[in-house]
Amino acid sequence: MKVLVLGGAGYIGSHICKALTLIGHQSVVIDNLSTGHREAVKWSQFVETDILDSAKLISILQHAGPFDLIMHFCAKSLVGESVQNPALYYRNNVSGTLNLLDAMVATGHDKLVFSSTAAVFGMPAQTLIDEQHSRLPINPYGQSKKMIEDVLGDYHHAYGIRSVALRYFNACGADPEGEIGERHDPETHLIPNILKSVIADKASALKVFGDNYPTPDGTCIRDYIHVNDLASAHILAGEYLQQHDGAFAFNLGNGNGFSVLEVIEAAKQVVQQNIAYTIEPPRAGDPSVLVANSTMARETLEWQPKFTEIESIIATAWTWHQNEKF
Ligand SMILES: NC(=O)c1ccc[n+]([C@@H]2O[C@H](COP(=O)([O-])OP(=O)(O)OC[C@H]3O[C@@H](n4cnc5c(N)ncnc54)[C@H](O)[C@@H]3O)[C@@H](O)[C@H]2O)c1
Ligand SMILES: O=c1ccn([C@@H]2O[C@H](COP(=O)(O)OP(=O)(O)O[C@H]3O[C@H](CO)[C@H](O)[C@H](O)[C@H]3O)[C@@H](O)[C@H]2O)c(=O)[nH]1
Repeated sequence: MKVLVLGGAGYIGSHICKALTLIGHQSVVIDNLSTGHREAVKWSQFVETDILDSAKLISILQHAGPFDLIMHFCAKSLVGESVQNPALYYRNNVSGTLNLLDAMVATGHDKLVFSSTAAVFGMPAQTLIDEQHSRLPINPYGQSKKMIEDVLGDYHHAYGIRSVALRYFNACGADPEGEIGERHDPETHLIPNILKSVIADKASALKVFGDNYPTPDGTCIRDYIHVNDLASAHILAGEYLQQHDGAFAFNLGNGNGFSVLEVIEAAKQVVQQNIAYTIEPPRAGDPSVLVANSTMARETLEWQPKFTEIESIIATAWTWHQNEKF
């Protein structure tokens, strides 16, 4: 396949590009490098542009294509920032994606895999979240993704765009070979923050946000899914779209929840040293428990995550953070 990867200089997109190459697919990356890194585009042709530039997007689809599949990772994705500056989130995540969809319609492209998020669900009403769970986002980031999920249904109905929205729970880990990994600035995610707290020249104090949640140890529980398992789900979703016509959505997680303190404990085993932290007030808008029921992705896409142990996930991130290449 020839695949267009929007946001392929970012954390998750760059891992998908490597996975595509390993199975013989060709990829072209579009990215504005706002949060991504040029050095992370190692396996693809690269075009630096912003998806808000409609004319350029259409031109790329026309001249670098045709593409068998489009994967769309571009987004602003900091929950707190989305509350402070919703205009940025609606413009980038909603208008940007509408530009892409309209460019697809204009150039005859009809298959899209879209990065959605567990944030579309808002406060969970049950412990294991399946696709039937109500979507009631509690911040503009989650709302921007829900809006696009809805648009995808309408664009399928009206223009025949086939799509799969993949709702990741907590993406984490890194390329086991250490060639690429997670590098966000600021970094808000738990696992990189834990690991950075014990790397001498990056040492930043680790904060645990809240220890009074209604969970066994009082800290939030999340479902950590390895970025390479997300990559395999994208490839399966792309293959599914070659055979199936519709606008689909799947939840992607391991199905196991780990509390913040359990993740720190597992990280101690990986790094073989003590990890100090302070307890801080809860972060606004953090649900106490978020765990995926991914039965539908397992059954429909025949997706099988390989990184099921939290220690092995953290170990891949540790390999990366000790020797970051960019
Ligand atoms: N990291 C997670 O835990 C997580 C969880 C759920 C969903 N997601 C979603 O997955 C996707 C990828 O997340 P990530 O963690 O890799 O983020 P990231 O910031 O590392 O990657 C996003 C990439 O998109 C690019 N980009 C953003 N806006 C753009 C624009 N207007 N034009 C061109 N390029 C643009 C950035 O430069 C970056 O390279 C996002 O859509 C995010 O919302 C991430
Ligand atoms: O330094 C830190 C970082 C995080 N946490 C805690 O660790 C847990 C996980 O936090 P992350 O920031 O790693 O992940 P989130 O669950 O907040 O966010 C993830 O899920 C969201 C959906 O709810 C969005 O999709 C988002 O992009 C994705 O990273 C939370 O309880 C958070 O409060 C800490 O205690 N200290």
